Amino acid sequence: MTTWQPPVTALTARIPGSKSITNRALLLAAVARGTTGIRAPLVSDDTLAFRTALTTLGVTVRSAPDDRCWEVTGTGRGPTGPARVWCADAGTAARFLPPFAATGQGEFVFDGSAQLRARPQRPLAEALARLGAAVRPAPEDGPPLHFDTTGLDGGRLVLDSSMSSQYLSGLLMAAPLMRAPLTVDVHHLVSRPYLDMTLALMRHFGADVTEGPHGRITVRPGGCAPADLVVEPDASTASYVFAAAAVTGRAVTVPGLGTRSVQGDLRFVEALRRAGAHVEVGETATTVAGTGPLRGGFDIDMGDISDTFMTLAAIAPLADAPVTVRGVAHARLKESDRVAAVAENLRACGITCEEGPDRLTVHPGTPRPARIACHRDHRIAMAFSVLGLAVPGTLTLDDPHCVAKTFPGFHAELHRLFPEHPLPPGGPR
Ligand SMILES: O=C(O)C1=C[C@@H](OP(=O)(O)O)[C@@H](O)[C@H](O)C1
Ligand SMILES: C=C(OP(=O)(O)O)C(=O)O
Repeated sequence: MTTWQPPVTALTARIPGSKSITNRALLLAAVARGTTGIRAPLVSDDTLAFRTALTTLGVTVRSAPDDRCWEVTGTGRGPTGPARVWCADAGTAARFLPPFAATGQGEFVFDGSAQLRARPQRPLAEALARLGAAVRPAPEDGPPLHFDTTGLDGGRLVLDSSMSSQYLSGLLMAAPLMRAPLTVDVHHLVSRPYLDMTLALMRHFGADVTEGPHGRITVRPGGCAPADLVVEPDASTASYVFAAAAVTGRAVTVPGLGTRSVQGDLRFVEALRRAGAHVEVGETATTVAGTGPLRGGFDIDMGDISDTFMTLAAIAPLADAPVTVRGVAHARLKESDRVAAVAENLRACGITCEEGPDRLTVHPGTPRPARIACHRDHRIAMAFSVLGLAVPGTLTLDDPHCVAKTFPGFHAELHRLFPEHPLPPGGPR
C-alpha cells in the first residue's frame, strides 16, 4: 500500500487581514495615548465602518501612506459627545464602541442598518447602565443605543454572554479608561476564542487584565500604550479556501496562519481533517489538501468557532455519511439566522437536513441547480460558493457582492485559485 502524499505544488491563497484583529487594534489604539501603526489591516465594509465610526468619535485615523498601514492616534481619554455613530452592518462596531464612548462625556447614539438593528444589544445596554451611563429606554432589543455619560466608575458586573462574546470584549477593552477596576463574572460564554483574542491584544497594548477562577476577569485602570502590530490573515475567511481544497482534491496553503495564530477559527481545519482532508498546521503557514471523497459520520460542536460552521455544513452533502454540527444557537443571531439560512439553501439544492435549536444535520446527496438566498450574509455567499466548486455551473448567488463585509476580493481570489468559480455578472467589484 502506498501512503497518500499531498500534491507537490500547493496553491498559495491571498487571504486579507483578520476583521476581528483589525477592529480590536483600532479600538485599543484609540484607548492608548499616542500613535499606533496597524500593518496589513483588513480593508472591507466592516473595518471601514469601524474606522469611520471611530473618526466620528474624534479619533484620528489615517492611511500611512496607503491602506497597507493605518495609523491611529489616541488621546488616552474617552471621547466627547454629542455624537451619532453609524455602525452599518458591523456587530463589532455596535458592541465594541459604546463602552469606549461611555468612558467619555456627553450624549451618544449608536445605530446601524436594518440587519444590525435586528441583532440583540440588551446585555450591553444593561451593563452600561449598571456602570453609570444614563441609557435611554429602547423600543427593541437591538440598536439604536442612546445614552448620556460622565465617564464610568468601573465596579462589578455579571454578564450573560450566551448570545455573543462581543459585549464582553467591548466592556473589557474600554475598562482601562474607567475610574476604578472593572470585574466581570462571565456566564454562559460563547465564542470563547474571541475573548482570548481580546485578552491577548489588550496585553499587547499594555492593559492590566487578569483572569481569575470561575470566569472572573478584572481590568485595572491605567490606560493602554501605543503598540504597532501586523494583522494576521483572517482565519474565518481562510476556511473557504481550505474547504475548497478539500472538495476539489487540490492543495491550498495560507501563509501567515499557523500555530502562533490568536484566531480560534483556524481550528476549522480539524473539522476538515475529520472529513478526511490532509492538514498541516506549521508555525507560519497552514496547508489543506483534498484526498478524495469527504468522509461523514461525525458530530461536531462548533460553538467556539461558529463563523465557520456554514463552511462545513455547505460542503457536508458531499460526504459519504451524515454530518451533525451542534452548539450553534448563537449563529441564529448574526447577519442572518444562519442555521435556518443554511438549511433553506441546502433544501433548495435538494439536500435533506434536520434543524434543531442549536444544531443542523446534513445528509449526503448530489446538489441540484439552485439560486442561493444570501440574506445579505457574506458567509452564506462564500460557503455556498465552495459547494458550487463541486457542481460547477449549477449554483448562483442572489447577492454575490455581500461578501464585501469581510472580503471584497473573494470572487476574484476564488476564481484565481479555482478557475471553475464563476465571477459575478459584471465582474468582481
Ligand atoms: O469578537 C469578534 O471579533 C467576533 C466574535 C464572534 O461573534 P459572537 O461573539 O457574537 O459569537 C464572531 O462571530 C464575529 O464574527 C467576530
Ligand atoms: C458575525 C459576524 O460579524 P459581526 O458579528 O462582527 O457583525 C461575521 O463576520 O460572521
